[in-house]
Amino acid sequence: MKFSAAHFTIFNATERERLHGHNFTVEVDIHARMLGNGMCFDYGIYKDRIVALCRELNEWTILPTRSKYLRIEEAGEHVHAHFNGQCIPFLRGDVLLLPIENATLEEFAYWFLQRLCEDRDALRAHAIAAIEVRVFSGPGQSAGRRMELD
Ligand SMILES: Nc1nc2c(c(=O)[nH]1)N=C([C@H](O)[C@H](O)COP(=O)(O)OP(=O)(O)OP(=O)(O)O)CN2
Repeated sequence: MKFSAAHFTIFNATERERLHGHNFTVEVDIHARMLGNGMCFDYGIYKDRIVALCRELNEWTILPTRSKYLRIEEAGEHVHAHFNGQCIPFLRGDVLLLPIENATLEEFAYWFLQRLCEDRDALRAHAIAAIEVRVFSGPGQSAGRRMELD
């Protein structure tokens, strides 16, 4: 599955990338017990959820609200991102504020993982033991996060 978005990675209090974008791709590995009938749960259930989550991120400029280096100020129809003494203005209608620490592959993967693991009853019903999400910003360039479930 994929989503297109703009972002910039913040490396420390004074260094960041310029704003740029990617067609990100998302891979999800779900480890689950076989439930008879030659299959585990119907993975289409989670495929639909992942596609819906990709749509949530698609065609936005993504800003992290939990960055220790970026201060976000919402000002009417604008959002001001304050970094290292700079004020970076965006139109409110172009920005998606995500509760992540940085606009990185690791944090995007974690965002997907958190959202997929919200419904713990469903995870138990589908006998899911672990989920790993991997997000790619280009061929062979990715980061993954994994959650083992009790
Ligand atoms: N640990 C991380 N390090 C970096 C991340 C990240 O998400 N986690 N992200 C970046 C850059 O945002 C990203 O790599 C920019 O992509 P870049 O490789 O510069 O451009 P392309 O994907 O188009 O690849 P090219 O080799 O330029 O074609 C940096 N570090």
